[in-house]
Amino acid sequence: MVESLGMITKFRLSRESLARFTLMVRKGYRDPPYHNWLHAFSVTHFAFLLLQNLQLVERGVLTSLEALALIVSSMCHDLDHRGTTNSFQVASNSVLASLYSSEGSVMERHHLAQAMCILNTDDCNFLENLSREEYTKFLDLMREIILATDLAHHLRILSELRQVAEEGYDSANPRHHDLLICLLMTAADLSDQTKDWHSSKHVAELIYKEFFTQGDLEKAMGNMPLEMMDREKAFIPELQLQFLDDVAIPVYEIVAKLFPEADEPYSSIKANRRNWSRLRDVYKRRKPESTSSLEVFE
Ligand SMILES: Cc1nc2ccc(C(=O)NCC(C)C)cc2n2c(-c3cc(OC(C)(C)C)ccc3Cl)nnc12
Ligand SMILES: [Mg+2]
Ligand SMILES: [Zn+2]
Repeated sequence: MVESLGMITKFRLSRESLARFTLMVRKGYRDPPYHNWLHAFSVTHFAFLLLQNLQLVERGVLTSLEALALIVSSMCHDLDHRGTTNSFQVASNSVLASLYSSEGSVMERHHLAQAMCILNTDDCNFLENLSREEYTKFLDLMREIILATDLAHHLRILSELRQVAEEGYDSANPRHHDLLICLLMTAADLSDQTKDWHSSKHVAELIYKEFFTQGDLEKAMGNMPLEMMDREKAFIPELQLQFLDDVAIPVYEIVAKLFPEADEPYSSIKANRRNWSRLRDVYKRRKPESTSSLEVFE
């Protein structure tokens, strides 16, 4: 993907170090149901498709350094994820919470720290041929992009994103560059929901497996989990409709407003929403004696 975006030549990247870096990143992921290497890979692939299909560098929308930072950050954005949320780190008094809870975005700061550590590992720094200025700018971009994958950060910039979509993108405005790169990262992070119904339903099942495991842990710790993490209380179709309406669909709506040729992900996530709505009606009618919430995935 890096090669077909012309980045090897453009930044004189060392292939061998890039290969070693990629293998180290893959090894840096654990194996929870959802937040594993397959998630990181599919997010990176979607980011690649955005850059390639929307011709973002060729059209001067993003610089090639920003494009490179988006690809590398996508690979690294969930490094060493344990399948639990930021609030669980704090509630369980985890080591990561003691390290980062004062600044917030606990997991995202850890993912960034892991990425920096791999970049500084012998023979993995494929960016060694970048100028000092480019390298510093790249690290700033990677920090900004990985920290932007905190849902709380996304919700904070959502109104600004809507405004850029209204007034149109101005590539001379540095703030627009920052906002767009965060939007594209979130669009990539959520891209499983723009796939065919079978795949996006399967991914939702993996996410709820993680959530319910966390809910079980919270109950064992004597804490009350959020309803969406409680396998006894969660009604998944309803929760999915809420998440699609509040978070995921607006992302692709804004992307489609900024880039009309990117209407495909927007229409397929709306098709998936219709399927969740149908599933809700089917399960609403069923008697509440239904067994586990994961029954909707049968
Ligand atoms: C299908 C699907 N359902 C979801 C339902 C709920 C939530 C959730 O976190 N609710 C908040 C509660 C926990 C306090 C996330 C969901 N989710 C994500 C996701 C997105 C993230 O952040 C960005 C990318 C910035 C939006 C970060 C983490 C995750 Cl797991 N990816 N796919 C999904
Ligand atoms: Mg994450
Ligand atoms: Zn992710």
